Amino acid sequence: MNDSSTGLPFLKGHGAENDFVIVPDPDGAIELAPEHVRLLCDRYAGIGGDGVLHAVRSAKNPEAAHLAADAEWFMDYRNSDGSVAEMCGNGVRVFVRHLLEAGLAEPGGDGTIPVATRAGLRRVRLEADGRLTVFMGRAELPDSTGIEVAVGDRRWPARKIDMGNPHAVAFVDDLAQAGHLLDAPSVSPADAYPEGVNVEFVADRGPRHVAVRVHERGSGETRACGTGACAVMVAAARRDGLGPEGLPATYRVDMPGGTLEITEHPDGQIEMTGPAVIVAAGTTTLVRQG
Ligand SMILES: N[C@@H](CCC[C@H](N)C(=O)O)C(=O)O
Repeated sequence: MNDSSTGLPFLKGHGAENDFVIVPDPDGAIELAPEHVRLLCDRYAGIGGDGVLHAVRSAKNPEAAHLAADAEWFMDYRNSDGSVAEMCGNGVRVFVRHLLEAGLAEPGGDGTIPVATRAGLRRVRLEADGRLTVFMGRAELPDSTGIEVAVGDRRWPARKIDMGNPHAVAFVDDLAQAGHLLDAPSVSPADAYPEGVNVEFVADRGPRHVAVRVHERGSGETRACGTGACAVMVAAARRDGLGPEGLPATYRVDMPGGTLEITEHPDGQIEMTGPAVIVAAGTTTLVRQG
């Protein structure tokens, strides 16, 4: 943090109560260090959030410059512990809500707004009911043989799914079995996820309808996870014998903070639809800029 006296403009928003501090920085002038992110996300001493959406023009950020011709804006996503993640599904909806409300973007000829992420380009469409749909790309399903997640002395087999970021999906009889999730569930074998993992616990609620709790890498238990909901949908669809036969299929994924609708198409492309709102805007002195 430098020492000059200008505060940092920010906004606060959430998607299904997965909440974020948004830091607009069109010219990439703000050096957002991990300790800044931790301060901004601190629920007692800061603004509070599961992560930070640093909004930078793609051309101004070396990680996204290669996508600048396709997407004006880069979502530089950080987890609340200060770590960097490749992608955030709820975050990208909130990010686009911010761009729309700030007049920084409008839908192109195909009706979508492109966003650069570390996992590549994602397109987002505003629906007539106000929700946002994200074209999430395809899931990767590497070999999951022998992978297990454990909480206390309970263990479940887990399906490894990559949505640009890593997930372990475990089907449980009752979501309460996952306990308090104050600590990260343990995942074995130890080398299954060298970059860490987001863990989803899934219980059936009805045909193509599941309920989920998630422990996120870098943020702890959150009220919802968009990439996690997509990973869960794909795991549930495969378990239910769908894919590629039987697709498209839509699953309703309930999380403590809200519901997402996830559709997988026969070509494997996944669409996620859900809410996104901006709830506050201001200036913080937690991070000063010159
Ligand atoms: N909440 C997000 C995922 C954020 C990143 C994740 N914690 C990771 O480290 O991969 C979502 O909605 O997808």
